[in-house]
Amino acid sequence: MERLPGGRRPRLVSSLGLGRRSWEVTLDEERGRLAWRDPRPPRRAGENCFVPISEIIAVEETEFNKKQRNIGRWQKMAKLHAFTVHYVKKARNHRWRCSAATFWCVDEHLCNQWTQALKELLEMQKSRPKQLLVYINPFGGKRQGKRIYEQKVAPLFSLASISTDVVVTEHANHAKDNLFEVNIYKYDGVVCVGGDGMFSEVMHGLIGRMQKDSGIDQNNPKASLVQCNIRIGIIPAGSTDCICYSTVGISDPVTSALHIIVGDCQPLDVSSVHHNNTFLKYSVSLLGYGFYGDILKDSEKKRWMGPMRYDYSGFKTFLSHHYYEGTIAYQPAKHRHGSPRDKVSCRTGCYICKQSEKQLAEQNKEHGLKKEEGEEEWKVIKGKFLAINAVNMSCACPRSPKGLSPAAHLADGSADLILVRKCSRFDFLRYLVRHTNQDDQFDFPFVDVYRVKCFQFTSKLSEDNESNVMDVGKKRFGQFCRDHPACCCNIVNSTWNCDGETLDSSAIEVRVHCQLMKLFARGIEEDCKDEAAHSQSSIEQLL
Ligand SMILES: Nc1ncnc2c1ncn2[C@@H]1O[C@H](COP(=O)(O)OP(=O)(O)OP(=O)(O)O)[C@@H](O)[C@H]1O
Ligand SMILES: CCCCCCCCCCCCC/C=C/[C@@H](O)[C@H](CO)NC(C)=O
Ligand SMILES: [Ca+2]
Repeated sequence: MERLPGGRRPRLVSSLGLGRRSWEVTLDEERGRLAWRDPRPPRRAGENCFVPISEIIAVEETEFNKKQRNIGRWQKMAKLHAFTVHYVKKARNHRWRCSAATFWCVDEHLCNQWTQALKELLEMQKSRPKQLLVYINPFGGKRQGKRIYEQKVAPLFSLASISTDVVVTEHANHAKDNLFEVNIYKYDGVVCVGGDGMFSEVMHGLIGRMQKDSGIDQNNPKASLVQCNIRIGIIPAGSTDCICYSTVGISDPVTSALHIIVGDCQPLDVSSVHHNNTFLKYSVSLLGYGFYGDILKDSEKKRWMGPMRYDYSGFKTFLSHHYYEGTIAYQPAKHRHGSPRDKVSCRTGCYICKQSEKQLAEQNKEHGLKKEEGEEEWKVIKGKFLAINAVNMSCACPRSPKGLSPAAHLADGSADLILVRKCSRFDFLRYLVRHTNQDDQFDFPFVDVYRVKCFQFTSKLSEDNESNVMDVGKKRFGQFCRDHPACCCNIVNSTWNCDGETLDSSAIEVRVHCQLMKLFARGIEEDCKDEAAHSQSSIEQLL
């Protein structure tokens, strides 16, 4: 379409057939919308609809088949020309589906004009991927990854003319190692089909590759890491799928595929985890010691149970009621980042994350990133803890729909550090139950939560190890406190659960890297029925 005087974008308005009736169809480039309304008087009019151009998946010329031609008197009059618009239809609970509308008319030229105008507009959507590298874990979750990709995702990618190179992994770390070898720069994104562990693998491959190519030493805990601009798309096919759920609002392969197709972009904070100047891992969701570490360690031996392993190990770990002694030192995040208890949820276009983005851009310009950290004071907490959880995002998942920290932000450059101190089994159960309902899970005297930009943890055991050479027998065989065998005081360390993977060290140093990577997602959208395509909203307000 040609530009109007003054650079204004044009509107294409035609009377086109859809189903059995004639509709007034408008392609409004200025507003970025395709809309169709029933031109009959209001009392007789049917549904009025609009679709943002950014949510059109594909446009195709369509051959009218016999069934479609059964549209009353038109059939006898003339040859019909048609085109089909495939678009995102938003359903309840953040679920997206692919819907289609076939418009027809007798004028071939008009039909071509419409098809061409729509295709040109789709070409202009520059954030959409054209070529993707896909890794499928065939053994994640209920072992359905390959089937989910082939049946639900590949047909949508093909409809949207996205070409793919697909790797079905043959062993753990296959995807990560492969990302150090392939020419990643020819891809617009990497897709992982699997759970949080598979995502973690792909993320380590991509971030690691970026640092290697830029000559950054990942073992330096203070290094300013290079941002990774190649987006990752997650097709959920794991056991928890927490990262997908927390960034999209639902664990649904079709919804995720559609977010990839429309080229959504959600920056994400990443924590680096080090021990003694050695890089251990990155984390984007949960870094958990005590309860969640023990669940993971136990559940790894029961992978054959599938997702049920977490329920089994969760129950067992709850009954064991172990707590761990240690010291945490942290640097608080600035107040402008809000607070974990302010009930300001991170939603699409989040103001707090936008502020952090601006601040990051300024810092990158000035190269002043390192100075700020050294000047802040460290706060120190010693104690006996049932759980220490550091979360970079809410960690919402189907088991806990609002997550471990409902007001945590995806891209604010901070993590929420949750300390659950020694308490009774009953109180701990009350705390866990609040993960599943609307009550405030931080409203307990034994739970503290802080918004932090970095922290360190040392277990009592490693402190003792450092100060005196320990009794080897106590270290190897002393599972529990010998003086009080029934007190649940644990003299062995717990394990860190890092996005569903275990860490080898209990003493760790953690730093949040603001918006280090990007996902094909847009964060969780506010539930707004009016926004849904095919809504009953008055078209007069829209045009
Ligand atoms: N072909 C493979 N064989 C064995 N393990 C694999 C293979 N491909 C990937 N993995 C590993 O499997 C682990 C778990 O995979 P994934 O995260 O997909 O499923 P999950 O653990 O069931 O789900 P979740 O992480 O959501 O709880 C990952 O750490 C990944 O490194
Ligand atoms: C009696 C009520 C019990 C309620 C228990 C609620 C449990 C909520 C679980 C939330 C876990 C969210 C953190 C996600 C962690 C993932 O990284 C990891 C790997 O997928 N999953 C687990 C379970 O560790
Ligand atoms: Ca964050």
